[in-house]
Amino acid sequence: MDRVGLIGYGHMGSMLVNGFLTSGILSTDELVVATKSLESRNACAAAWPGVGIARTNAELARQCRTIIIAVRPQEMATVLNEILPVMDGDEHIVSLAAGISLKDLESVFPGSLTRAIPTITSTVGQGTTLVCHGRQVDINSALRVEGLFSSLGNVVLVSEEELPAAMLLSSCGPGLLAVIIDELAGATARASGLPKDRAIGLTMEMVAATAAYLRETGRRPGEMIEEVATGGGVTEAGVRKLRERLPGVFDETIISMLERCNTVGAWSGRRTDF
Ligand SMILES: NC(=O)C1=CN([C@@H]2O[C@H](COP(=O)(O)OP(=O)(O)OC[C@H]3O[C@@H](n4cnc5c(N)ncnc54)[C@H](OP(=O)(O)O)[C@@H]3O)[C@@H](O)[C@H]2O)C=CC1
Ligand SMILES: O=C(O)[C@@H]1CCC=N1
Repeated sequence: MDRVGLIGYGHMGSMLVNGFLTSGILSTDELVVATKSLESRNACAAAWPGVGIARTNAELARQCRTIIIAVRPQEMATVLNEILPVMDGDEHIVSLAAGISLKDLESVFPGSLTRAIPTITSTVGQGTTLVCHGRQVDINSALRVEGLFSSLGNVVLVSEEELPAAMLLSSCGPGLLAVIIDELAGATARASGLPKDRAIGLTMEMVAATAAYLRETGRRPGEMIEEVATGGGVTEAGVRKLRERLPGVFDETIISMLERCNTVGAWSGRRTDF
């Protein structure tokens, strides 16, 4: 049986298990999970009776043809060290790791490799998984992986050059937007006495409604701002302040994230491990 193996049962790993099984794209006997701690293995086994739980990454690799690696970039070398010796070479490895290039991965595994960058919002069936296939991936394997991630939400194919910028928006973006929601609600609460929880509730509804409005009407953000900011009114005062300050803040934010993207997967020093 062509079982799917998932290494790592953290935020992404547990979301993928949940998505693959609740969507029905996989049944429990088609999925094997390996993760470092006994605690996480037990949590997976308790949540999903029937899913294969491998005691080691090598044990998983012996059973699966598609192997999704959902560990932090810093752990990738360790995991590959464990699974490569027991693999045939015709497996398809799917790496979720931010900042580890196909070239780096191909230097240790010359077979089928795909990078997939999901998003935590797929927990609620919304958001985009970015997918970038390596040169060795045949059409059936590509469709198989795209089908798996489609069960969680949108799949968008990207080139590896586009991947960091696309990831900043689609996968890191929810974290950034959560900061903005928190800060906007916090400032409103501080200035007005409105309880923070109520401010967060109102802000969340507003953000979801704003995205829906832009999506459904096809308006550009600039057009929407004009509609909301009545000339000489209240919004205009706030928009003016943000337009002064935000470009600098966002430029710094994006530059620091792109820089981190270049270093987070820096495992070349450990390449001799393979
Ligand atoms: N979080 C996000 O929104 C996104 C993350 N990613 C990428 O996904 C990957 C996982 O991120 P995330 O889920 O947030 O990270 P977490 O820290 O939540 O999860 C990492 C998991 O890896 C497991 N693990 C660590 N070392 C090993 C090992 N040697 N063998 C097996 N399992 C191991 C941990 O095990 P245990 O629990 O057993 O200790 C843990 O379950 C990262 O590479 C990240 O770049 C990509 C897109 C979005
Ligand atoms: O912050 C991170 O490194 C990961 C990658 C994309 C979202 N979270």
